[in-house]
Amino acid sequence: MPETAPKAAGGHRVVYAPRIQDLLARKETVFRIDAATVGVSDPDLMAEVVAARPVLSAERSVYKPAAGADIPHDSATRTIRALGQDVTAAIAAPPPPARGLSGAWPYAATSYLRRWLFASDPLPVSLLSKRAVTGSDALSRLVDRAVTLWPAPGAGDTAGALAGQIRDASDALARKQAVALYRRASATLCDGVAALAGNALWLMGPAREQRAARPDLTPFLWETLRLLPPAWMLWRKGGDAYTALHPEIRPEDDVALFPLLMHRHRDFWTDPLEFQPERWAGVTDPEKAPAFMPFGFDGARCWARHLVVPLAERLLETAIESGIALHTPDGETHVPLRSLLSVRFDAKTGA
Ligand code: HEM
Repeated sequence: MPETAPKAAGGHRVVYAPRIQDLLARKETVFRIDAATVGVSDPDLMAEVVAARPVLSAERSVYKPAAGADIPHDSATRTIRALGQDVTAAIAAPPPPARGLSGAWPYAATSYLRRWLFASDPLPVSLLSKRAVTGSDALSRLVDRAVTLWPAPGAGDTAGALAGQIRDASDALARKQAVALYRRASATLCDGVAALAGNALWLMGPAREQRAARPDLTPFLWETLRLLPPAWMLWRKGGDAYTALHPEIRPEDDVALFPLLMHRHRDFWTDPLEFQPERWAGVTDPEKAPAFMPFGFDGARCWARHLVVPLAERLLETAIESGIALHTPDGETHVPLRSLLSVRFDAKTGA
């Protein structure tokens, strides 16, 4: 079997779900996955696919339709601005006690981030981002209903900017959509950043302990985004717009794009399986690096990428300063087949 796992510092091993492992073993950069899906990891073709047509509203994650209607563009931009304000405020504030980072990752980190960013939102809004609630459809519906009646008289003073979008919605539809956007934006941010920080902690291995000698964690994050990108697969429905781009793609095909594979392309990366943060030293705009797209290509690039990296860096810093130790039963971590690529381990903090 070809070597596909990154060689993390300290010999920590990564074991992928069999279907991810199969993909990593592919030599071709355009290949049929099944009767109705073509996989692509060729950098040029990936860029062409993304540019060939705009993302359909149903293909979007945060901004797919809510309450039976498309999300208006101005409401989408207001939401991302509000999220930016909440992230900036959290980064500037002291984090919650680091003992909250102990437990099973990435879940412990997701809950920690939710507490850090959204716990000051008044009830019932803060319930929208609670794991116990988001895991249950029935509870989610109940909380959504309660939030549409918010604010109660005198409430709302401590609300963050994202919660303010719900409070200030102009009519019933806008309010329902603001509730959906709060839930989706907070989940996408906390789940994504928890995955990224967890992957980075694993790949860093014992280098974590030499934190004092490495004040800048950003190169560690960019190298993690290359080797274990949380958004490892992008999806496009229907091949109609893409048939002219490659003979393998037929109109009835869906297309799966794989940043995970592209980021290990030997023509673009030396020692692609090595975790080498020093690759990014002096790189002023990592997203301009060829064969690299952890946040998508032009045409559908992530609106939140400028929030994700600084928040992940702050989380990583907090975890490392707490003396976090990572454990798995056999010293190797498993990556299950999920839409977000994230390693699993148990963590214990000293704080
Ligand atoms: C670690 C966290 C995140 C990662 C790794 C990530 C990654 C990505 C990637 C790879 C794309 C391209 C998707 C495609 O072409 O199909 C994308 C697009 C996008 N992302 Fe993110 N993202 C993250 C968090 C967020 C958050 C928190 C938000 C907003 C609340 C967001 C909003 C968007 C938007 C609006 C797009 C453009 C596509 C669209 O119009 O729906 N992302 N992101």
